Amino acid sequence: MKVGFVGAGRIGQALIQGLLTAGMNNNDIMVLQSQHATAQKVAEKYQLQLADSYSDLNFSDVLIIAVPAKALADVMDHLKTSYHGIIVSTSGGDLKQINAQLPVDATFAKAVPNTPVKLDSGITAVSFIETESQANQDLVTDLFKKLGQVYVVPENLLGIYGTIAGCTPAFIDILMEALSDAAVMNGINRAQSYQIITQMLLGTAQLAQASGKHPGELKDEVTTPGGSTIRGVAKLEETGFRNALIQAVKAANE
Ligand SMILES: NC(=O)C1=CN([C@@H]2O[C@H](COP(=O)(O)OP(=O)(O)OC[C@H]3O[C@@H](n4cnc5c(N)ncnc54)[C@H](O)[C@@H]3O)[C@@H](O)[C@H]2O)C=CC1
Ligand SMILES: O=C(O)[C@@H]1CCC=N1
Repeated sequence: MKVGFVGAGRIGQALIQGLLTAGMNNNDIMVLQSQHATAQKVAEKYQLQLADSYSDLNFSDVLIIAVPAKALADVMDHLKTSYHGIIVSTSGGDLKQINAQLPVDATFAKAVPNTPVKLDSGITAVSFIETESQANQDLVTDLFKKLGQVYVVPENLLGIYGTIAGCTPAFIDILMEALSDAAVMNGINRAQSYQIITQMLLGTAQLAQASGKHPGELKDEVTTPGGSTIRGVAKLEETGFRNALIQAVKAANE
């Protein structure tokens, strides 16, 4: 399997790192990146080949577009005359409309990966056009499965899947920062606070996954009657923690 990238910024590099971690050969990845300085850095850092032109990208079985959404139309304009294979966009686009513009030997799918794909612990939501062949779907899902879990979803749900898996890492990063500030305010040193908080998050997620219990039940196991946790839980309710998360997801998904 050979993979091409158009755009190697935040998510492009996360995907590249994940593929290399999963054992993919550097020689099987090619990058076309508009900023020359970034292109050189990426090529050096990951020992990858740079494409000189769009036609070089026919090297790849799957071509991943990871450019800002506003650059997608321009990229597709080039690809629709030069690329003959599977295109997967992390940059949005309308499945039906774009597929209708492509030659018969090219196809367009969409994916929303999250940054933990770097460690092959990611989640990627993928949408295909209704008529996509099973062979193409398998090729794409097998590629993203190297990087973690894959959910094939209808296009109208890709946004919310992408938000819940792809935007929320930033929300959790803020949660970690806030907990660390609270720890430091009460005398724990910064570095150690992050060690404790990240391990607490890992352990809590593992417990939820391994036990299969409802989060409410797991919360109840922490809250000793008359104890300290329930005082904190009550304060979270008073200050609108749940609603803040619901509103944040709603805003990100708009
Ligand atoms: N960062 C994330 O966690 C995720 C981002 N996405 C989506 O992926 C896309 C890229 O996001 P980021 O990587 O965060 O943005 P970014 O700004 O970090 O990276 C975009 C890269 O594309 C390059 N680029 C721009 N126009 C180009 C062109 N015409 N040809 C070749 N390269 C070009 C830029 O130089 C830059 O290196 C966006 O549409 C974003 O919504 C999707 C899932 C997760
Ligand atoms: O912030 C963004 O627009 C992208 C989409 C999912 C994660 N990052």
